[in-house]
Amino acid sequence: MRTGQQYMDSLKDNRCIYIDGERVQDVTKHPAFTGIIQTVAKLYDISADETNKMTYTTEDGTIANKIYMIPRSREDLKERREAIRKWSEATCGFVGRSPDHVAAFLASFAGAAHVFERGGERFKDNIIHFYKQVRDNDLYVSYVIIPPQVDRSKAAHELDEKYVAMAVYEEREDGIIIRGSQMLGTGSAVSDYLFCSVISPLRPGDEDYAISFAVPMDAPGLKLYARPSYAQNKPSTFDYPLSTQFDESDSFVVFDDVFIPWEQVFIYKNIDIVRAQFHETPAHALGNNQAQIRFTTKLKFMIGVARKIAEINGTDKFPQVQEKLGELASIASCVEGMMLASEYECLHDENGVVRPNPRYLYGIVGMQDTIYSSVIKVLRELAGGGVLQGPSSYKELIHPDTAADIQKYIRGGNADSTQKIQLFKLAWDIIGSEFGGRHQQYEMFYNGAPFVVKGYAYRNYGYQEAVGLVDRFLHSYELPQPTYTP
Ligand SMILES: Cc1cc2nc3c(=O)[nH]c(=O)nc-3n(C[C@H](O)[C@H](O)[C@H](O)COP(=O)(O)OP(=O)(O)OC[C@H]3O[C@@H](n4cnc5c(N)ncnc54)[C@H](O)[C@@H]3O)c2cc1C
Repeated sequence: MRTGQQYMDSLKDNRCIYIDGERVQDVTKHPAFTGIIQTVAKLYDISADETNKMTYTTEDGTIANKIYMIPRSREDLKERREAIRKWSEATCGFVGRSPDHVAAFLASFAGAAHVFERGGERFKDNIIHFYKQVRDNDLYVSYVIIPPQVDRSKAAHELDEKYVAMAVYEEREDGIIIRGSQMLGTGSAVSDYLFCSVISPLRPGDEDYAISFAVPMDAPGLKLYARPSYAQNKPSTFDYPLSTQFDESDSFVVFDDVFIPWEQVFIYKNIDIVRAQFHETPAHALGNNQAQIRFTTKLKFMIGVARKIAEINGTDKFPQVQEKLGELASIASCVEGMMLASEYECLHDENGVVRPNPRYLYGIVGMQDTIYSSVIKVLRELAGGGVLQGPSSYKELIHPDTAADIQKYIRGGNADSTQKIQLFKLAWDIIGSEFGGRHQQYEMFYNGAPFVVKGYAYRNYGYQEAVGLVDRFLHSYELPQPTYTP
């Protein structure tokens, strides 16, 4: 199993990342990325530690990380959940695109490789080979599957320039040349490979954009434009505990004539298969299942913060506050319950792969934007101005001129100033820092815009059962017959 050190060593390559107007020379040493790299390294150390039971025997008899498991029974789903939960607890649920996210997509592709075969047998071989390569080397794959936000009313080929969105520029005997751009590579700056495709609906005429392939992060011509770092220039982890450790970064990706050998191409100019890879395989369901296991941990963590805030301020004795805490408890248990229900009521497909039940899975997906905002609102309400009365940094807590004031005045009924400031700085990193704001945007959009995710809930609920109930009831009584003689 890969260790954290092996992961960090693998990042010392020629990857091209721009941030703050400069090219990053060594991503493992740049302050924008060192925090998240340390965190991902810790994840690899957790899975490499046998006592954490994060490995399984693959279909080829090798030992691999459970994040790459192709689940074939409910028990497999449970084991996979336990592994994902373990990782999510190490990040308090605040790293959305840890290596287990895209691993779920790749395992699903391999479990339904016939979908790729529709474009030719070699594409099936390519996806299986790539899956085994990343599984057996425990690699970190991130993805970009959304065209750049330019004019959403137009199809990719209708934009004023052909190569704004990622497209095939040239076909060669040994591979293809990709030109254009794609959004939004969360974690890409610190991953090993980038999976590239399109999940947004493509229209006839978009064939050059209908592709699916993988590219190593140091491929010549692959450029990452990272957004500002929330980890950099912070006084300490004590002041910004989440920003400094879990800022996984998001990058806009430019393909400046990137060569992709045929072996790493999975779909070539085929609109139907590009759509099918996500929805005819279990990929979308298992990817979202990973996301909900992580989300469950995140909500638990946030509710823990809320409860501790109420305790430290002595407000937990008020019935109105207990009601708010109860509201959070209801929300968190609904999400956890639906995640478990989707596992318990899992469906077996014709390839012998199981997927979480879409009714419960997409039930939460469709609500996620509102769920997260409601939890943030309650946290804000409970924290009050406490998140802003703390000192500018830990330095006032330890400086001889200021420590006495801080210790005397900024504290809880039963907690000293260090405990109070530590907790409230953590709360601010969830609700108010740039990192916190990005997380609201993340939970709202990571799976598509709110109207898109509600569409998943609409399509996957299975209305026939609900409508059947109503029809049966409507048939149980009739229009009264006239009781008079005309
Ligand atoms: C923090 C963060 C991390 C992300 N990480 C990744 C990642 O790792 N990989 C990846 O591939 N993507 C990632 N994404 C991108 C994400 O998948 C997209 O944000 C999402 O698909 C929505 O696309 P968009 O942002 O361009 O919004 P748009 O599609 O432009 O939608 C914005 C709004 O415009 C309106 N709108 C747009 N189109 C329509 C329409 N057809 N009909 C009606 N209204 C419409 C809606 O009000 C919608 O909410 C990430 C996004 C965020 C915010």
